[in-house]
Amino acid sequence: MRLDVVSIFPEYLAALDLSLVGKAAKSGLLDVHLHDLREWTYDRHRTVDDTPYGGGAGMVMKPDPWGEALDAVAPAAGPSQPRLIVPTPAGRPFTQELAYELADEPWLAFACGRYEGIDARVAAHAAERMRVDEISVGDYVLNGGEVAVLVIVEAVARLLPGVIGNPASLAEESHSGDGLLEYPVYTKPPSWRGHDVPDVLLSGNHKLVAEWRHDESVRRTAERRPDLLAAWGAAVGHKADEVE
Ligand SMILES: COc1cccc(COC(=O)c2cn[nH]c2)c1
Repeated sequence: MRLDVVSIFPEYLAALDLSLVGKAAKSGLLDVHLHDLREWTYDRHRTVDDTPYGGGAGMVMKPDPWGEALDAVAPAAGPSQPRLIVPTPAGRPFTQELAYELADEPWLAFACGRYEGIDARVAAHAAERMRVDEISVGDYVLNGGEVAVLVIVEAVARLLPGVIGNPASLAEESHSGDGLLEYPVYTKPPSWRGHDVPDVLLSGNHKLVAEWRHDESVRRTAERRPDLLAAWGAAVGHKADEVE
């Protein structure tokens, strides 16, 4: 997979060279290219923002530098186009399902917005030749899209074959299988500072362990994410309907 990231702080993305993503990059599974948006400005101050039409506080990122940056990263006449991801609080939610979808893409480009955002015409114009997704990584506001890109890239890269050591561990984690949160996990020692590992996990009875883990997943999901429990209940309910 090729990844291009355009930002006014490309050094922020240096973290992509570390750990999992770094390993994937070295092994050729990921081909990461970082670009400084200011490369496509020509005034003395390398200006990338201006005041918003319609008034209001803050600044908006100018369309021109972005248009030229995207032309350079993904030439219109090129043999193929990337899928453009724009992290923004106004985006649709990033989910594990969307991570799997993005993991199948051969080429992703990320536009890191700052200030109050990017002139809306940039995404509209890009959509004339590439798929554009405005994506939110959570209901809060960051100063820029760079941190969101790190989140999205890590969630996607670890799904690429060969990136993560044990693919089996992908199956059991939260948000990846039955729609419930993951059960609590334990390791040695069996008793630690007065806290003991639940006996069932030391029993060697795989059926009891599986039941305990499922019950813990349901309990945790009910406690922390009733929204997910409702969705899971409906899905399980439908399955029961199918059985009848
Ligand atoms: C493109 O326009 C903007 C405007 C403002 C901030 C940002 C950075 O992204 C976020 O803040 C974010 C992403 N998911 N959740 C929060 C982008």
